[in-house]
Amino acid sequence: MDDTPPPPADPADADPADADPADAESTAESGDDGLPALNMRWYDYAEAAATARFTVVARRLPALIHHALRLAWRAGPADTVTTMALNLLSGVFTALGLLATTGVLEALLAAGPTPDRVRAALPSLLLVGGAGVAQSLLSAAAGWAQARLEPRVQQQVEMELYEVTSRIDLSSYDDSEFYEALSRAEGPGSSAAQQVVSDTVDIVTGATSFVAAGIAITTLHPLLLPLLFVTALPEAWAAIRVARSRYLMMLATIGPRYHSSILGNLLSNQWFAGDLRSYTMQDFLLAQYQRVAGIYRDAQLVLARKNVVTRLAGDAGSGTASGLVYLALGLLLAASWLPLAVAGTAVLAIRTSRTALSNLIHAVNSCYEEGLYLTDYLTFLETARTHLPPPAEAEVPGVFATIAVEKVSFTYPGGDQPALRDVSLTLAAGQIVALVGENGSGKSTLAKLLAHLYTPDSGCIRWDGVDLATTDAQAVRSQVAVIAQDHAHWPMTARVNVVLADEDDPDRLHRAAGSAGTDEVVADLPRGWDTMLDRRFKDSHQLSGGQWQRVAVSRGFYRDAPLIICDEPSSNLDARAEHTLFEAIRRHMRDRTVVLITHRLANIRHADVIHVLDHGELTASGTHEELMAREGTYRDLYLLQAAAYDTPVPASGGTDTGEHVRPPLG
Ligand SMILES: Nc1ncnc2c1ncn2[C@@H]1O[C@H](COP(=O)(O)OP(=O)(O)OP(=O)(O)O)[C@@H](O)[C@H]1O
Repeated sequence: MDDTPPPPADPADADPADADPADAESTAESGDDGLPALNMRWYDYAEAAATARFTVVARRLPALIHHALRLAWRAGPADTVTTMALNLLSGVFTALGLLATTGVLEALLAAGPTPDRVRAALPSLLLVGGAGVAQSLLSAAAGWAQARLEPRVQQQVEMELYEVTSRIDLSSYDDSEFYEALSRAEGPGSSAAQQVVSDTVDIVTGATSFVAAGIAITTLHPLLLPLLFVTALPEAWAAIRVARSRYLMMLATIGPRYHSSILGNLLSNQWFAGDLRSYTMQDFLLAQYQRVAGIYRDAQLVLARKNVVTRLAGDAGSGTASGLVYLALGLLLAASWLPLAVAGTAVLAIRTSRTALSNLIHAVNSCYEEGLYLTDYLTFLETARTHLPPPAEAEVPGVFATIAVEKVSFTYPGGDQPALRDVSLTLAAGQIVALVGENGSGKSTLAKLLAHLYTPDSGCIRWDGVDLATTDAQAVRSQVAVIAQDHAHWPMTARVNVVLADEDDPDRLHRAAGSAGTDEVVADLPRGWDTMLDRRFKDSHQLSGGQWQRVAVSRGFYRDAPLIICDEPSSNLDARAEHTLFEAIRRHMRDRTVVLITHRLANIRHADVIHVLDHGELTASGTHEELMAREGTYRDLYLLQAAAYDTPVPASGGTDTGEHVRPPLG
């Protein structure tokens, strides 16, 4: 089957004359309130839905129905078949019921005594009743199958999305367009899937009932079919106008709604709560909120008024058409072209078809609008799959003797300058290797490449000669422990925050917790290791920045990996915890290769080798002593830091003894 998502709506297909952009445009632009400009994609979609010609909707519909059925089939084939089959069958019984009604009316309107006429009508009456019961039961069963199907579709869609997002290259997140596409797919895109499936079922149901009524009416008298269309057309026109008017309301209010949701978030979100109070922002923000909410309210009122007029016009048109149809029926009766019984059934069939048509048009409109968002989801999945790591060609060595970085260059997606240029160095197993340099010199980038989170643009990283780019990314990453500078605060228990997806081993946990004083942090938690570390949960506990860093360090130590990468592991630690950490690295990490990034140079004096980076280039390598023996960035930075500590220490009695505090020992 064709997997290509339907093309996005072309604004050229829209019919701007139908819309009332004056109401909407004023709200779509960024105000002078410093808020970001409106997400134009949402605006475009609402506009496309509000102004699309019926032909445009009809053209896109088959592709959308095709995708909805594919989604439904993947989520639950049995329920998909059941829902569709039962709805079709229910349409058959609708037609049967209508046809049997003629029999009832014919018998009742025939000449003769009433008991005889009722007796004659009985078989047809039973048929009408039976068809009605069967139709109700089938509709109920179809509804049940549909109710089972829809949540499965939602789950399926979300699972497909998260399976891809959790595996795509990390660099995808550095591409702002990709990231924006992801948020659209995850938000309105994925929730539209369930709605499109539901609309597709409604389209099938509505179309079946409409066709059933059409067949019944044609069987009664071929002249009645044009009459059905005469009455249906104003109904269709009214339904489209009402739907369009609803979209216009949405279009006009989308700007203020978007802005008021941002302002509401600023007024209630935990992350802004501190600054909001410190800088007394309440009245400023509340005034803005009131202004934006006022625009929203006024736009709603204007469009509600228009909506009422549209509905009235629609109802008037539909009423006039019905009147004309009944007049035509009367004329046909008067001319004896139509028996009375058939005319009675025709009235019923016309009413049935009008309801079916109204439902059908509502479903078509909704399917088109939600389909715009579903297309976002499908397009995103298609693009994201191209960001998945390629299949492995080579096995990654279980234990390595050397890691060779060979002429590696790397530029972040969208970046104008390389973060690393032609970097070459070698790490031997068991070494402590330090990366130093000023802010932005490329240390973290090199660490991320070593952890195989990014792939070099040119050059390569080899473990015992095997190029990591040719191996299974997951297999490499499972052999690396990363203590990241911007480590995650998992909204889980303290234990899970250290153990993560690994097996829970109390001895290992105890050892890892001792490496940076995490054991002291946990001892003070109300439920120890089982305390939730996220304020959004009941009975949870909020850790300080330094306490979180201790947890993150223990996480890296817990992982039984031959390569451990520590990026600024002590930036938030107090002096005692920092000392414990570097002691742990020196004494207990000898069986592992440690890559250490820190600005506190005293901590790396004992590293086996120190590499200095400057503007993405490797400018010097050597031991502390070797680098101190020559002019250069390392010596300059080290002496600067040492000078800051080189102050006289007052004696406990307050007199200056002339002793000097030395940089802490590594
Ligand atoms: N995700 C990213 N997307 C785009 N550019 C980035 C990204 N991360 C880093 N950079 C850029 O790459 C360069 C190197 O950054 P990197 O984080 O490797 O420096 P660093 O030496 O670790 O700095 P610091 O000491 O401040 O942590 C910088 O110019 C930075 O702006």
